[in-house]
Amino acid sequence: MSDVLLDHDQVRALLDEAGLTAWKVVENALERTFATEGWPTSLLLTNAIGYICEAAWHHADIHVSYNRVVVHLTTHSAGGITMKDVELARKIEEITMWRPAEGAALSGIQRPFVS
Ligand SMILES: C[C@H](O)[C@H](O)[C@H]1CNC2=NC(N)=NC(=O)C2=N1
Repeated sequence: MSDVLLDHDQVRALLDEAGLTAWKVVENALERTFATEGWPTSLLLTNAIGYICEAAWHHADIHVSYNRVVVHLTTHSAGGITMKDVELARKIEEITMWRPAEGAALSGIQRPFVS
């Protein structure tokens, strides 16, 4: 069931419902471009996403540049976008965009870092 191909409208509706406004549908994949402060941050982000992918056992295609990281999610075995990609996009967004809440003991990074 989880390898059922989703059409463009279904994917867009799922992304909007999940608040994944930074994610686009391009050809047969979900695409998210992260802006980073520089090469070390690009590599840190890439490894964080890589960890989530391995834990999910569903792997992104990642293009790493000095000031951005572009993530593509597609289900290779199905030849397109499935719920696996939508669920993984949600988890990647949740973890990479997490920052401590206002008033938390943790200050959070006080630099642009990743967006
Ligand atoms: C060999 C293959 O990578 C594995 O069977 C799993 C793991 N990761 C995967 N990742 C993605 N994006 N699509 C797959 O079909 C897939 N299959």
